[in-house]
Amino acid sequence: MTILDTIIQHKYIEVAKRKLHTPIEQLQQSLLYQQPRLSLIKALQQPQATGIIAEFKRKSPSKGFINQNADAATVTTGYAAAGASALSVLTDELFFGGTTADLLAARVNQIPILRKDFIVDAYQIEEAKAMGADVILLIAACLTPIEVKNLAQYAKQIGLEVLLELHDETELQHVCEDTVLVGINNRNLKTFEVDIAAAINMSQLIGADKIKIAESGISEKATLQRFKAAGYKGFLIGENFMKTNDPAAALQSFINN
Ligand SMILES: O=P(O)(O)OC[C@@H](O)[C@@H](O)c1c[nH]c2ccccc12
Repeated sequence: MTILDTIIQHKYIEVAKRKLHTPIEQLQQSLLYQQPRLSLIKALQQPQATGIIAEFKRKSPSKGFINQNADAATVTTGYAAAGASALSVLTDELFFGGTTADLLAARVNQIPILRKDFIVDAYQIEEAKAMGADVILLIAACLTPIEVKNLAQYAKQIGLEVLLELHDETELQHVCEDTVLVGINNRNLKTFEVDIAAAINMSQLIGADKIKIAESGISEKATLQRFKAAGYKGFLIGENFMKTNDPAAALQSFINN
């Protein structure tokens, strides 16, 4: 069993518990649920956009602790001020040390927010909306193409955008009409190996009607430039900033470099 299998197994149990505790109707009545959403699709199409989706991540199964005591409001407002086009906030608690409170804290910002979690059930999409997220992540490695299609349609219906994450060409059949944002994860979630060749090689296999996002393992401006040349509009970066004492300053100097 891979760590991804363990995460997904735990996710089903977690979601079942939360469903019993907080019915969907209650999520739908929350104040943030009623608020309008920001578009990541539009943000990445702005000509002046850096395209950087800056991530708030305390720890990960591959790296262990990265920045255990970081404050979500401080880091994300700093990211926004430094020029991030959007934010990504981990909400998985057990494996990534994230919380709903982190995403709620990030919501003070006026740029799109991706809820970074392992979504296996429409209930989590309702939760994402109730916590103020604009975009949800669907990971091909843990869903069937039919599940992606149904969950993407559900998200669209309630006004959220979807980022579909792929790693290799075996997952191309997960792409569907409602997945406009397609991310290529350079990290193989089954082995944790990172190879930026993943996004480079996959770029020409994704339709021109999609908005491509390169994910993971980006620590140099030159790498970002290579992805940009390959047609990528978005760049998801976490650890490179979070491993420093001042993630927002790290983003700032990355941009200025
Ligand atoms: O910290 P990095 O190497 O810059 O990677 C960020 C992001 O791509 C990574 O956190 C990620 C990509 N896909 C995921 C799925 C679940 C959890 C985390 C992720």
